[in-house]
Amino acid sequence: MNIIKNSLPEDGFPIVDVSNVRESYVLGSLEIPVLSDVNLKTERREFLAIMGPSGPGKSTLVNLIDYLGRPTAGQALVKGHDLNRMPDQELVHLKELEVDFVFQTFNLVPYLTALENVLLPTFANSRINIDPTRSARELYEVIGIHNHMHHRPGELSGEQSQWVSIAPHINDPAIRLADDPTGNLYLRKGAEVLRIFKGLNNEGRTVVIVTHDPEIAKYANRVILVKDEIIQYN
Ligand SMILES: Nc1ncnc2c1ncn2[C@@H]1O[C@H](COP(=O)(O)OP(=O)(O)OP(=O)(O)O)[C@@H](O)[C@H]1O
Repeated sequence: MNIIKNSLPEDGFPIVDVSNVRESYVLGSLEIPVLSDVNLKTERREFLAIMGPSGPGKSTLVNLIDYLGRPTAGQALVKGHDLNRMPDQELVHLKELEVDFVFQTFNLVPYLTALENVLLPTFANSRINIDPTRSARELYEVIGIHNHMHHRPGELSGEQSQWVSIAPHINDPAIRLADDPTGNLYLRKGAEVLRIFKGLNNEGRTVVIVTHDPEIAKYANRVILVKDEIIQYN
């Protein structure tokens, strides 16, 4: 197991620094522009909400921060690492340690149990030696699905799957990204999720959340709007 100690940068250090970024998708001979001239910085301890109508590129923006791709044009630095200059293997390695992404569609591995899904990021790279029993207990305390720990995603309800995908990341990454993480939860439970996110944020983690819900955006210290391919700042 590869053990790397996390080090959170000083306050004020830009965890995400995106400048003059343009993003487009290529479908055959067609280039589909999604984002143009994006400039965005988030610092340690920031809780940023990304809002906007359906389709202008909110998920594309958070995917970029999640090291899922390099920008079509411009520069994207995540925790000081230039995504354009990093070899693929290093990108994958950093992604496992530095960024935690709660997907809109859970992205759980169907043949692993709830507990194994939570432990998954530690299989290849881990900062610490993980004790699965302790992790299971912590998982129970935070998300309360003790009786379903050894169930596979096909044996979980949509809400239970959502809780597994929301469980705090065992590698303790500097950035927690979430794409509409409360979409499958009742209002009251959405507030519980936001309390988990706010707790991580209070401990110094950067939180970036895509949401359509103005109530959820109230937890953020900054809200940006993505509309017509560009970011509008408050
Ligand atoms: N892999 C892809 N290939 C081609 N086009 C894509 C791809 N992924 C997204 N798009 C297109 O890019 C645009 C932005 O998509 P994106 O998912 O980032 O929007 P969004 O603002 O997050 O939308 P929503 O709020 O509905 O989730 C959309 O028009 C979408 O159809």
